[in-house]
Amino acid sequence: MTQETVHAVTPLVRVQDLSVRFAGTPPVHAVNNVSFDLAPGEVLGILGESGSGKSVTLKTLLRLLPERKTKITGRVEVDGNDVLSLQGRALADHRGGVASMIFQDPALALDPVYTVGQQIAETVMRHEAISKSDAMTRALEMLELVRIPSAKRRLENYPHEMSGGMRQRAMIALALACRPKLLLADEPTTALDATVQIQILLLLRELQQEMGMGVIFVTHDIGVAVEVSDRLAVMYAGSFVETGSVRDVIRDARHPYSKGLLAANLVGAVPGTRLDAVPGAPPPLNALPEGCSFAPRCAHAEAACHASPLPVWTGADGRWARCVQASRTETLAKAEGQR
Ligand SMILES: Nc1ncnc2c1ncn2[C@@H]1O[C@H](COP(=O)(O)OP(=O)(O)OP(=O)(O)O)[C@@H](O)[C@H]1O
Repeated sequence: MTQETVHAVTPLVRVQDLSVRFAGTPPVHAVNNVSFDLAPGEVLGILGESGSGKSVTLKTLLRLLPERKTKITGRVEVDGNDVLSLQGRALADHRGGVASMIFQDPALALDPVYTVGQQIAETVMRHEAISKSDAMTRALEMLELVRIPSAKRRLENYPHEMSGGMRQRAMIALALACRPKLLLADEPTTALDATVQIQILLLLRELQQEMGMGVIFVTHDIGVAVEVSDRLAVMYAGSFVETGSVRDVIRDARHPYSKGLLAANLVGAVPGTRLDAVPGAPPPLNALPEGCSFAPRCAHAEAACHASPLPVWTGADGRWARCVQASRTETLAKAEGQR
């Protein structure tokens, strides 16, 4: 059984056995054999500590990584397109048309030398056969959609003339202007204060439902992950170690890493809850151990954890965890049940 989620509908995103290496001596193994599906209209939260490979996974879906120093293997399909082989016009249509991305720092998306209105209109004109004035009308509609007050006046603003929360809304307006099927969200609320953070999360959830978009939301904040996601994937040292519905993972985590995170951090699960309570540190990504990367930090580690391939425990609704202990507990439970 692979890690793929069981979906009745054709997935919007299908990632199979994705690995990303950055050149170096030795190379950095940033993403390792990651597989997952995302259904249309579904929100997948990828939860992991800093440096676990979350952003690299997202960037691969838009082909934003520097090509010369990066080796990508596996398969990434978005809306039926083989993303890793897209070129020219097809790649340009993919970026911003089919899929778009929002970031922690709006400066990565908003250009300081153009007004917000010009930037949104330009993006729409790049992807659609539309006149300049209709593109400006769309820009206005988008600013209204993300609830920027006095939207007409704000069209003329440069990003630096807006507050942090408003810039974040403008970036979301820009990302959604071409009604993408997939939104990739890279910690978009981390830098905001708590009240603004909640407002932006609620806005994103509402827009996602209204537009029926699939969303992949990466965060190291458990409260945010729980707030926005339908399904969770827990990422550690470049690998997915466990996935399932938010409810299942929260109530019944199977991987010791997820268990540790949740036991230590979940109380209340409000945005702002960070992943800092599991003792120890992840291994360097250019010197990953054989077998389970979490084993050196795991209280239950045994000889079998230091060998590959690791067993995968699978449950209902596409639940799985890659862990010797999780798979053994299940076998023991079944044996107990049969006695
Ligand atoms: N362009 C790059 N060249 C070389 N190494 C990179 C590059 N981009 C990322 N990395 C490395 O890949 C690893 C994973 O980084 P990534 O940004 O995906 O982590 P993350 O989980 O998103 O963390 P954070 O929450 O801090 O953003 C890190 O070791 C990082 O240094």
